[in-house]
Amino acid sequence: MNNVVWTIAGSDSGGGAGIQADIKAMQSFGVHGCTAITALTAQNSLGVEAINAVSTDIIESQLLALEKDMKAKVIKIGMLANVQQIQLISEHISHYKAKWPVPPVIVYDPVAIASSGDLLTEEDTVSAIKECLLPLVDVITPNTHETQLLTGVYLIGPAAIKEAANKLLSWGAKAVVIKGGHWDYPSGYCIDYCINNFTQKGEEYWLGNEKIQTPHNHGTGCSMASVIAACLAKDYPLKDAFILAKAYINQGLKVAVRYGEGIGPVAQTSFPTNLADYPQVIEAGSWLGDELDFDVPLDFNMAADFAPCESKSLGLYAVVDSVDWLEKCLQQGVKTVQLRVKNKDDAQLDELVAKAVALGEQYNAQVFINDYWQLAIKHGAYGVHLGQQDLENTNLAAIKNAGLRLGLSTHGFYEMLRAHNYRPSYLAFGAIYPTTTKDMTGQIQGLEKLFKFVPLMQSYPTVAIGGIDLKRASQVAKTGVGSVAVVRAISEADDYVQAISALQAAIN
Ligand SMILES: Cc1ncc(COP(=O)(O)OP(=O)(O)O)c(N)n1
Ligand SMILES: Cc1ncsc1CCOP(=O)(O)O
Ligand SMILES: [Mg+2]
Repeated sequence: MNNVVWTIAGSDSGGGAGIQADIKAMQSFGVHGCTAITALTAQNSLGVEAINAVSTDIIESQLLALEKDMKAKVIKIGMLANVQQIQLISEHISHYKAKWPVPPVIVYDPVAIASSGDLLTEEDTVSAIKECLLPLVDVITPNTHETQLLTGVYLIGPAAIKEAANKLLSWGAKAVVIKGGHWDYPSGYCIDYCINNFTQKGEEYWLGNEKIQTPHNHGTGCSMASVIAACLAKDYPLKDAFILAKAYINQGLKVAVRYGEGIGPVAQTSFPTNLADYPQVIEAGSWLGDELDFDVPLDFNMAADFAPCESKSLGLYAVVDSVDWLEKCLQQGVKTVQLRVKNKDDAQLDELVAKAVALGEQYNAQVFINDYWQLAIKHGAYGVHLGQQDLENTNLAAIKNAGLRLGLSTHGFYEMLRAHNYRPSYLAFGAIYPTTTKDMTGQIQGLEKLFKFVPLMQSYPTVAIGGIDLKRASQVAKTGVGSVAVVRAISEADDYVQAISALQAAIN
């Protein structure tokens, strides 16, 4: 895997922002940072004393040396001091995009104003940025000042944030992350926005958390963009990179200290492992969603805090597509089973769900019904399992009021935090490995991420699903996950009775 990330940015002699912050933040996320320095700023914690732009020849020599031997998977661009630098960098990026076997992803943090309020770039750079650089940029990460400077849109509320982001998209950026650290809307909160046309056309995300009260926030913008760059280099989807960058900054702000007389830098820490540092995914129906005037879908009925499961450890979880298989698993002592049937008509479904619920009661087991939440309520099932897309058109309040448990699918950090808004009865993480049971293209998580998900969500019963067989089951269980869900490991086993008992043993 190519874990090389370049940062093309200015040096901050105070060590808190610029190249210095970039390298430290990248290190925290396990990628190798290389540098091409565009300016030598003379700064300390009180402000910027001098900006010494590096000549384009010297910048070019750094880029040529790196290109020969250490091509980047992601290039993060920060402070560019003048129009000549913007032109030079744009020419080089065009060349990389056209000629490299794997074109680099470009993250541009349009550093224009230091947190001290000092302007870091010559004023005529805006049109060069728009014309030369933005069409080459995959993700641009301005703060609210920089957004206003680039777009001329005054950011008075969420509609203005979207308008400004759309302008940046129309000038060629493929995705826009607007960092809300300097915004105070709603008051006391820090709200960040992302619109993604880079990998998922038109997806929008809003993240929010209470503002962390510290003056020591120097370098937050550079660090946030660097974490996004590092996470993209590690193949995280943009929405997960966005979440992790926010969590990293929150974690760093909480322990930031001063080293001089003035503003200290955000602390450079490590991969965020404390749920309290993660932002909220803001959605319709939540308090922050209302504050931001989100439209609530017609059929949506928000609810949270679903009935708990009896135990935090659901053990072997058999996901089956017939009542026949459901009964076979129950007979072998499996205590958590899901009826997951697709493409059946309503009359058949009603009967299947009724039988599944009755069998669950007979064997004193937890039977979850996938998708058909109305039928699950009608027949008094133990619980319902839903995917993220189901959330918008489900009457969650009806499930909760009927006392049914709710299990939710999640694929990555963003979806995990979104699911957390509903305080479901359990959380499923998938797909851990490639599977042929369902198309999970682009959603394979792997064990390394599962090791991060489980402790973050330790207050829930957790379930791992996707491509788990007998050989993998014990490694999966070592992550601390409370349950292992399988389809083919049972349904395609030569001897399902033996397979169930071997899986039970491997998990325990
Ligand atoms: C335990 C468990 N985890 C995840 C899933 C996937 O559910 P969903 O996202 O609703 O997708 P479909 O199963 O409906 O294709 C699951 N079924 N069970
Ligand atoms: C339904 C589902 N959701 C995520 S992966 C998956 C399929 C798991 O099937 P298998 O255990 O056969 O890989
Ligand atoms: Mg489903």
